[in-house]
Amino acid sequence: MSESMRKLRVGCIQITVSANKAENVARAVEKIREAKKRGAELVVLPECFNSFISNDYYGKYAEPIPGETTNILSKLAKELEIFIIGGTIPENDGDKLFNTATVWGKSGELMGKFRKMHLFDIDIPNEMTFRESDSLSPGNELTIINIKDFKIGLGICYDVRFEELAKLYRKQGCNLLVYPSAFGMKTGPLHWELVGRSRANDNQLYTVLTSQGRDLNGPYVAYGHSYVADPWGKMLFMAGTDDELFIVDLDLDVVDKVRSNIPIFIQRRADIYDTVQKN
Ligand SMILES: NC(=O)CC(=O)C(=O)O
Repeated sequence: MSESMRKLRVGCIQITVSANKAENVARAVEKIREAKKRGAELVVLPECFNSFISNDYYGKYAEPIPGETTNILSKLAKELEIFIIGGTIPENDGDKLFNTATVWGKSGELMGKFRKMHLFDIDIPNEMTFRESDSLSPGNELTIINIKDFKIGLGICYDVRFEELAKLYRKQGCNLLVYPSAFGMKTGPLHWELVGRSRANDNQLYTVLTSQGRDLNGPYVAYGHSYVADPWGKMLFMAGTDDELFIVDLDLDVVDKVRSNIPIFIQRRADIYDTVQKN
């Protein structure tokens, strides 16, 4: 097996968004170009990189896929010969709205898309209430993308809290999970680092969590601090709160080593418990 197939240079992009969709997309394009110059093979954008995170905006900003924003990602992937995980955008399909991640290959082809499966419906009285299900519908399908020898499972933000989803990906052979995200200021300080490192440690794989940057004047203030955790659960890099691009090198030898040193997957008591995919 070729050595280079087992390594992947990933550009993680944290950007703030404004009410101006074209400006948001232009900011993402600029960062993708910069990531390419810095040698990235795959870039990852955050959740809702072209739209505010708000039930008041999803309908207004929604597009079909393919559509205005994703056509730009497709053309850019082809021009730069780079893989793009296009964060997420509000997607309209018939009379429904979804929060959807798309993945673009080096020929500009759509390699797959994932619709947020667990909608962010929480109520912490007087602190944080959000009901994505007031406007969005959930996706029902896992999405796995193959890039080099990396088998990449997709989730979106709140999905990272659900260990069962990550476990299903792991059981299907994933060695990298990518979550375009935007935790808020209540749960971010408590859980943001905890959940992504936990999924990495539980499943002995890399996790990439990209966030919107923090804008105190927007309708939803994101925590920021995009990061990558390795299969030991170790933090490889964590961003600050402003717009930022960082590059990490992933290596499947690390995945193999952790899995052989601490072989929890052959020690699981599936006779007593299991995580079963229903469809
Ligand atoms: N915004 C989300 O989808 C999730 C989140 O902020 C949290 O889980 O906390």
